[in-house]
Formats: sequence, structure tokens, C-alpha cells
Amino acid sequence: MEGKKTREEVEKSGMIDTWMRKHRLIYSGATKHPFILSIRDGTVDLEAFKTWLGQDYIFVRAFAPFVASVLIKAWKESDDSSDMEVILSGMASLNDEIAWFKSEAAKWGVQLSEVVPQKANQDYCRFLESLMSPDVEYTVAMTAFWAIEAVYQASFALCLEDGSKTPAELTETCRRWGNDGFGQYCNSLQKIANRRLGKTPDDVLSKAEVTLLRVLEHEVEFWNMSHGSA
Ligand SMILES: Cc1ncc(CO)c(N)n1
Repeated sequence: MEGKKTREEVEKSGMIDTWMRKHRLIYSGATKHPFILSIRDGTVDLEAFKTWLGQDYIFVRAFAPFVASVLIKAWKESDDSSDMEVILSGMASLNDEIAWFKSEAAKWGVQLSEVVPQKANQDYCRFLESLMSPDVEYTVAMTAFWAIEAVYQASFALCLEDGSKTPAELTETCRRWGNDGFGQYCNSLQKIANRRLGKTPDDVLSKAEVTLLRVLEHEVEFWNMSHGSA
């Protein structure tokens, strides 16, 4: 058995990696969800995909103001001015992403104006809104931001690996979040989160860990809307 790491040892390797090891079951529950595995093995129900598409469009519209709130926190609280550039680049991609959702929905015959947010989506959006409060520390919000992006990156990258049987009409979707550029962007977010977590007081550290777990749970519930126990 591996002994308990001291705070200093953890800081060297990065808190995020430590938490991913500690919570690997829930993390893989979010990144290897049956819906994602069904895309990867080519058995995906296209109606389920359309459900995901419409619901995720609503989510992304709530995610953009959340990212804006992280930008405000970075401006006020960050000890490194380059954080802002990373967050801004994320906001710029969201602009692109919203346009992509519109054209993709048109392709699949999904009427975005008629999509009604399901309970899991409403809950997730409400959770995002709670993180927009000025009372939530930058470190906590940044940890959530990283996790939200990282789950999509890891999930869709899985559908692009050698040997996956992702249907051709879904590869563009998978590349949107599974491409290397998005992976590098997630690494930049992870670096910021790790830097902040490495020098945060223990009470904020616990809040960040709980927030990370909530994100992972919400992601699982989100996938469940399209596939599984919904
Ligand atoms: C539910 C969900 N999580 C994460 C992302 C990544 O931006 C997304 N688009 N939707």
C-alpha cells in the first residue's frame, strides 16, 4: 500500500492528478459512459445523439456566462496574467461552438428553439450558476472549469482512438472536443488549476475537491439523458 502523501509531495505532482487517481472510478464513469462507448463501437442510437445535441446546445449557452465569470475572477484574483488569455481563448471557441451547434442541429433536423431542457440539464445549469457567485473562489471555479472541459476531451478522444468504430457522421463532433488542440487547451486549464490548488488554504482545497466531484456527477447525469437510466 502506498503511504499517504504529504501536502508538499502532492503539490509537486499536481493536485489534479492526485484527485484523478483518488476518484478514478467516478472519473471513468464520466469519461467512459455507455453513451460514449456506444459512439465508439458504432452502435449509437441516432435519436440519442440528437437528444444530446439539443441538450448540449442549451448547456453551452449557460456554460458561456460561467466561463465569463471565471474570467472576471481571474482578472480580480489571479497571480498570473496569462490565465486570462487561456480563459479568453476558451470563450472565443464557445462563440464558434454555438454556431457549430446551430449548423449541426440543422443537419440533423433538430429544432433548437423547441428543445426543452431536461431535469439533469437544468440541475447542471443551476450548479454552474451557483459557481458564478462572487463568493466562489477563483481556484474552485477554475477546478470546475477544467473538469467540465476535460471530461468532454477525454470522452470524445476515446471515440477517435485506433480501432474505434465511430460512425462517419459523428467524427466531426468527436473531433470538436477530442482533437489535440482542445487537449492542449485542457492541459493549460489543468496547469492553472494545479498552480492555484498548490497554494490554496485547506478549506478552499476541500471545496475544490467537492466541486470536482459534483462536476463529474453532473456529467454522468448529463450523458444519462441520452443513454441509460433517464
Ligand atoms: C455537458 C457538457 N459538459 C462539458 C462540455 C464541454 O464544453 C459540454 N459542451 N457539455
